[in-house]
Amino acid sequence: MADGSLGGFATLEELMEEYIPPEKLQHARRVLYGLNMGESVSAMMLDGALAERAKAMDFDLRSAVFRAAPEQMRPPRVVRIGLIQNKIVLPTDAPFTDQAMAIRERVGQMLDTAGQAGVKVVCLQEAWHMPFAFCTREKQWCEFAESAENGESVLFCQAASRRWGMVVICPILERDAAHNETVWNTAVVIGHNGNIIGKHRKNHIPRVGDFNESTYYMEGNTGHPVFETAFGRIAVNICYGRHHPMNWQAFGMNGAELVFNPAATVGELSEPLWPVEARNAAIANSYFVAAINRVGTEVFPREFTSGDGKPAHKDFGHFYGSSYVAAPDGSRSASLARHKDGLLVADIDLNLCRQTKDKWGFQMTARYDMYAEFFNRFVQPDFKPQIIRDPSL
Ligand SMILES: NC(=O)NCCC(=O)O
Repeated sequence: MADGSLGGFATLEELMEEYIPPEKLQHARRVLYGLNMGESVSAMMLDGALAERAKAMDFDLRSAVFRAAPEQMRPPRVVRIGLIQNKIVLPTDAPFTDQAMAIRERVGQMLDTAGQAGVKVVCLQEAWHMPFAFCTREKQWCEFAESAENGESVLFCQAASRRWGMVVICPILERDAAHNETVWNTAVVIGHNGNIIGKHRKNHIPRVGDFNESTYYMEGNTGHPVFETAFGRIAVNICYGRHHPMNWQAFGMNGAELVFNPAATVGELSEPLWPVEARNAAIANSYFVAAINRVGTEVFPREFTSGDGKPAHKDFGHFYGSSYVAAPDGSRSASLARHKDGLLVADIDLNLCRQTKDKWGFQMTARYDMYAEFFNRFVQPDFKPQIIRDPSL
């Protein structure tokens, strides 16, 4: 639909609730969304004032609770996390500083709501502070790039972090002054005291559809860092990195318990992949994944083509939001809306990571040495694929 909803529904779950009778819905939910500790993932009781605030400010507010089994030797490690998805606010031909200020003001409303809800770790969407202009291949959008140490967006998130004692993950278009003004796609991890713990630069840069990001920046050079915060070990796998299982795996091998996937992707390209990839990563790596997608349709001043023989156009398609949390046991939360700004608040018990490792043994049975040897051979120029041909052919 023109408003970006799913035929008038904000989420797939709401569409299913409308048309599947409750006694049948529980079966559909179990198969499609999994069970956590034997039950469907449910919403939490949030203070009514927060719901009022979300309504007044016109953003979607949803919640989820993931539990783990009680243990005798470790206390529960419940962390409240927040996922924020946002539209741009002003048209893309407005002065750049006005566009950036308006987005900060809007995201600030949701960051403060997250703080009021007791969120301890919050993450914003990929390049949240600007329009996702990489479809255009025009270079003026590089003006939005900022320092990862003291750019406006980082300073803004540091202030929110200090206000609420919250870890904030701030994904930006980075301008690296120390290295010839190079541009990167970067997530800055801000500790709960407002200190910068470190940064991660996007490892895999898309060359698909209108995502002409390789025109703007190169593959990141920061590896797979895991940030040890006051609230658990966190990593960031930026957008297109979610299509690369080894990218997810390396964060897990470095000890991540919670991986954020700040993204910007559109319905026509990837919507059927979205519910699968983050969830599969959570299962395969026995950690939580919080997948956050941009929302809205962004129209640019000049037409561009997509190199597919179709007519030139001014928009990218619809960024479908639908942010959600996936747990190591294969269960997942409901989504945020497909067409509205939103804040998803989730309680996750990090003890579930080790409990799932003990149950399934995916890491223990991984055969890293066998694959290390295979990849070593594969990267050699004289590699020969191991194909055994039917001798009768
Ligand atoms: N931002 C970004 O990497 N988008 C690529 C498209 C996709 O991965 O769905």
